[in-house]
Amino acid sequence: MHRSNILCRITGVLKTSCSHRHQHTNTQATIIDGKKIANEILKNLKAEVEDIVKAGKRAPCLTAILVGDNAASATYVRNKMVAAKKVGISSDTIRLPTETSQDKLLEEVNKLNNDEKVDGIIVQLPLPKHIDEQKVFNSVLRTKDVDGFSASNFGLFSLNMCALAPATPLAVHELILRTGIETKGKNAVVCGRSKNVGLPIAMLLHSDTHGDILGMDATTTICHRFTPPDQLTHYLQNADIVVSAVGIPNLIQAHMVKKGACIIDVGISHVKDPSANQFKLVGDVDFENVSKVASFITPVPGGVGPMTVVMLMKNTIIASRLNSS
Ligand SMILES: Nc1nc(=O)c2c([nH]1)NC[C@@H]1CN(c3ccc(C(=O)N[C@@H](CCC(=O)O)C(=O)O)cc3)C=[N+]21
Repeated sequence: MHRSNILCRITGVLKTSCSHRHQHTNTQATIIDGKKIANEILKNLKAEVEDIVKAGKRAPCLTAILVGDNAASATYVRNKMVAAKKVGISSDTIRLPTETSQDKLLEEVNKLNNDEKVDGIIVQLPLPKHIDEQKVFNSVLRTKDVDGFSASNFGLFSLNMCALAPATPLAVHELILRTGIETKGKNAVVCGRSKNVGLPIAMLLHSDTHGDILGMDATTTICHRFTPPDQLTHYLQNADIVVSAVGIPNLIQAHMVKKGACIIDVGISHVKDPSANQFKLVGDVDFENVSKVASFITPVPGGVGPMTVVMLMKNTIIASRLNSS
């Protein structure tokens, strides 16, 4: 039996057999159901929170700061609060106007840092232009930084010493792991080099595993806006694993993808849906055509997004332990 089949059975995530990835005929990729996996993990996290409460401690608490009135940000924060409620994490959203000064925002963060009832703090991105995002992230107490965006957490993460790693990279890692995709010695390409998503994903993919430290042992290439199109195609055609976190719809097309590759789509763009007069969410991947070449693919929506939310809940529970010990 192929190793992937064994892993599929162990993880119990995939209902269908994975063996078709080894055939050389045109078949439809297995869709990685992020929403379903997310809901499974949410159940486990709910049990963890129940144990914390049974032990006589208060439930973990997550507080989000939302600056301005970006509609997408409001949706994402709402999704996070809904997930928190599902697992029994108490939550709060602080809404501040667009014109909030950086000092005022730093002051709000500091209040939460000093609030014993708050375990996790997220300052939702994007922030208004007059605010230095990294400066705000660095002001979040390391043990409450459930986004893992502070310089201290990023440094620890880069050294494989992190307690609180960023949620989206953790989501990508978890999806790959639970789907049973082999990464050791494989070629991975990350498109996008943002400090919050692309770079930390590449960090997980390339690094070594020891003990319970994350790491995927893949030969990892980072492509970005200065990668010439022919080079992007060249690297992608050799990639067993592709993670795209750019925000350009249809960036990844079928002819660029190696047969049997695993495609993780982290892109989120809101495009006008011509059939209905509204916006819809799309990723970076030409899903319909790429899924005829790939062996595994994540959809948008319903892929990495819901998993990111779940990993944030996991981080909040970890933070509550860090803060109470
Ligand atoms: N400090 C901070 N931390 C973040 O983690 C953070 C951030 N800022 N700014 C924006 C990005 C984006 N992000 C998403 C979270 C959930 C979905 C999500 O739930 N997506 C659903 C659907 C979303 C919808 O209903 O439109 C899905 O893909 O199925 C997407 C994107 C977190 N981010």
